[in-house]
Amino acid sequence: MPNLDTILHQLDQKARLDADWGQVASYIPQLARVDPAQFAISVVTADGQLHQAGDHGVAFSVQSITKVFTLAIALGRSGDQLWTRVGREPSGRAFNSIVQLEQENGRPRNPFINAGAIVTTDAVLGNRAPREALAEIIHFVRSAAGSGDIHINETVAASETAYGHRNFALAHFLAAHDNLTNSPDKVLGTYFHHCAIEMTTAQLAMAGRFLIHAPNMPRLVSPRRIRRLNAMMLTCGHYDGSGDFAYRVGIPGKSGVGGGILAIVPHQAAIAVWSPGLNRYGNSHRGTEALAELTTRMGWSIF
Ligand SMILES: NC(=O)CC[C@H](N)C(=O)O
Repeated sequence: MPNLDTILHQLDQKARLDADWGQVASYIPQLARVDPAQFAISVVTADGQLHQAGDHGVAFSVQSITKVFTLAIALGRSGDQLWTRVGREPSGRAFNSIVQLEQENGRPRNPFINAGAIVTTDAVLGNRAPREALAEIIHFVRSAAGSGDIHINETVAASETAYGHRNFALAHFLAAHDNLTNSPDKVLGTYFHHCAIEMTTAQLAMAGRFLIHAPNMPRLVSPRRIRRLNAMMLTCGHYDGSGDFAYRVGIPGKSGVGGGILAIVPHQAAIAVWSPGLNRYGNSHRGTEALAELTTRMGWSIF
């Protein structure tokens, strides 16, 4: 068996030698200011051990990775009813695409593109106030991670609200098709805040333990739901880069525009990687490269 700690250390060194870090997200001003030349990786194995390398103590904006947690909560609240409002197919388009939503009459392709996550956020809200829904989301994430030290960065949430014109357009399309029960402002206020949760890779890998499906891991959802969340991550977790991620990395994963990726080796490990520079699909460039090498060297592809 290859030594995991050695491999993580080598991946960190290799990332730092690479001249190409990708481009940080520019459409959220607070994220545009982040230094792209950073790298961290944390792995929790099914025996509960945490292995890591790089800047694993630095908290970053997890952004769309929270869509996994909000989907788990929305399914817990609405059950299969949720699928009448949002689909389960890869979109083949950018995460913030507007055109497909209009063509498909306001039913988003899947819960991981922005339009779909706006619908799941609405389902999590129900008829509650945003702060109650956000308290539930934060509580879920903290219990999953086993850490109380996980918070929302209000400055990032405000920055995205000020420049969130595409998300407002999506929310209004959804409302026009009767696919929101709350006002676009209320849903987006909640959505921008849960996207602005910050975690270190150590916390994020720990938060992913409930998706490993192994004994002694936090049991937050049923085994059937664990399988289904992983299926969604594999097919839709990297937007129009999902096929390439499955091809090169070979495990379920969910990316965020802050440069984080949460990836699951079913029954074996949860991996969190972070490097803020993105590739052309809006997924972490160095993070994807590192995961491809890690799963190859550990024999972790599910295929
Ligand atoms: N891909 C992402 O991480 C996108 C999330 C971001 N909050 C947005 O709505 O645009």
